[in-house]
Amino acid sequence: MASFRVKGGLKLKGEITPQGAKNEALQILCAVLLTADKITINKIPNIRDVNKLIELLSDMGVKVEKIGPESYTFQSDEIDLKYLDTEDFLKKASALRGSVMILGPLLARFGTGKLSKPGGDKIGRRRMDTHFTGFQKLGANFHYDKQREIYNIDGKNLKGAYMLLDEASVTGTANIVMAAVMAEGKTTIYNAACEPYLQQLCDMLNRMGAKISGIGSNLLNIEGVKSLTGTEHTLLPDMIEIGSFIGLAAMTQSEITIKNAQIHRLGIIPDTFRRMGITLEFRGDDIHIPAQQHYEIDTFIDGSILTVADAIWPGFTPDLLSIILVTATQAKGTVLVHQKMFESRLFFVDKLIDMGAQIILCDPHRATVIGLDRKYPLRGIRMTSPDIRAGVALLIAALSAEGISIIDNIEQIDRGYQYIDQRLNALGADIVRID
Ligand SMILES: CC(=O)N[C@H]1[C@@H](OP(=O)(O)OP(=O)(O)OC[C@H]2O[C@@H](n3ccc(=O)[nH]c3=O)[C@H](O)[C@@H]2O)O[C@H](CO)[C@@H](O)[C@@H]1O
Ligand SMILES: C=C(OP(=O)(O)O)C(=O)O
Repeated sequence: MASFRVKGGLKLKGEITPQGAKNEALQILCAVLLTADKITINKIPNIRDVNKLIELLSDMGVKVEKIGPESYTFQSDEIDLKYLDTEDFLKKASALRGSVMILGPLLARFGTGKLSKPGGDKIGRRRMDTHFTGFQKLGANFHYDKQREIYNIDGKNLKGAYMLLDEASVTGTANIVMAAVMAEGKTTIYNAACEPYLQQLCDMLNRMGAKISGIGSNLLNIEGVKSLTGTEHTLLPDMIEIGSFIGLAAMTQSEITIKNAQIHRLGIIPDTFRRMGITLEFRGDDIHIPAQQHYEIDTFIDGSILTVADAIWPGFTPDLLSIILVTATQAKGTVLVHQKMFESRLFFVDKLIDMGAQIILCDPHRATVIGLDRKYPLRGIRMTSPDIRAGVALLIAALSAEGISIIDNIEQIDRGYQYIDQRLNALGADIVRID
């Protein structure tokens, strides 16, 4: 288990370019299974989850070639379906959440798919009913082997159908869309997730010959086509990384410019940080955050305490609530952070409390943060990163704290933030990786 040793209290300065988006990469990589033609993908981040998925695809027979520092080609013309029956496949597939999205493409192209329980963050129950109900609506048979925790799905002649999803699941929508693009006839998906990554996936599929309309809304219509062809695709900048850098700049009084942020794709994220009192300047497509001694949390119009809650897109992403929470610890004012989607994502606040933050964990979903307005700096401590976003929130806390912090289990951070120590050290941070 690797750790970061972080010397806190340093102000950072400079420019940083966000990596390609992790959660988009996981969708797009699975889509390469939909055609025998070559697909080129640019801006692939060098992070654990993405590398694990690329390895899994390669083990399944996908020809993978690295053609540039962040560009790869993939060709799925000789998929070894027998590999799906091996223990090695089941073990590797369950190492990350994103692997679940190989099921839709496998079903669409080969009429069969299986998976052991996917991994990812342990942040509460993470059901997959929406995925399988959607496949069943298209005519597939679903069997769950409870003892071995294996999901099996079969169906050779998928037929388009109308479906109203029981929840707007992000990976669920991606999976069902990928299963439906080659089903016979018309599929309508209502209550679809519609975040930018899904828009990107649908645009890519259309470039491959699919006929998807309603992209960007929660009502998708898909006319099935017989086959798909190759294409080239470039990933968006990672909006969760962008949000993390905004929080980091505010907490550490740093002047940071986030380059090429594709601001028009960030939805409500910039305004949510502004409500935390953080000044953001848009300079072309860059986001400039000046060094700020103080930032004051807004209230609602009637003067009541601000709530920042997660919601499905275009609401505020749950993946940035941990960053909002840590950023609030040094703001002036109070905020209620309400994590509606996940049950166990706020427990990391006990570490912030140990560092000196004033937080009341009201229940597993809600925490009230009383900002210290820098009257008392956080203190460096030893802590463990419980999940990817809490991990980065702890890293931000450590960078702002007085003294030295050790963050254990940084494999969680490495799941989604490429070379984070080197990139932040280039701005003046002092982070040492201890293996
Ligand atoms: C690999 C990947 O892309 N992971 C992301 C994906 O996970 P993932 O696709 O697994 O998450 P889902 O969108 O399925 O659901 C997330 C959670 O929200 C709940 N839920 C969801 C929709 C809804 O209408 N009501 C509701 O309560 C679900 O029950 C679940 O607990 O989307 C999540 C929600 O943005 C992000 O946190 C994850 O980082
Ligand atoms: C929860 C996350 O990832 P995963 O779905 O892969 O666990 C995340 O990216 O914040």
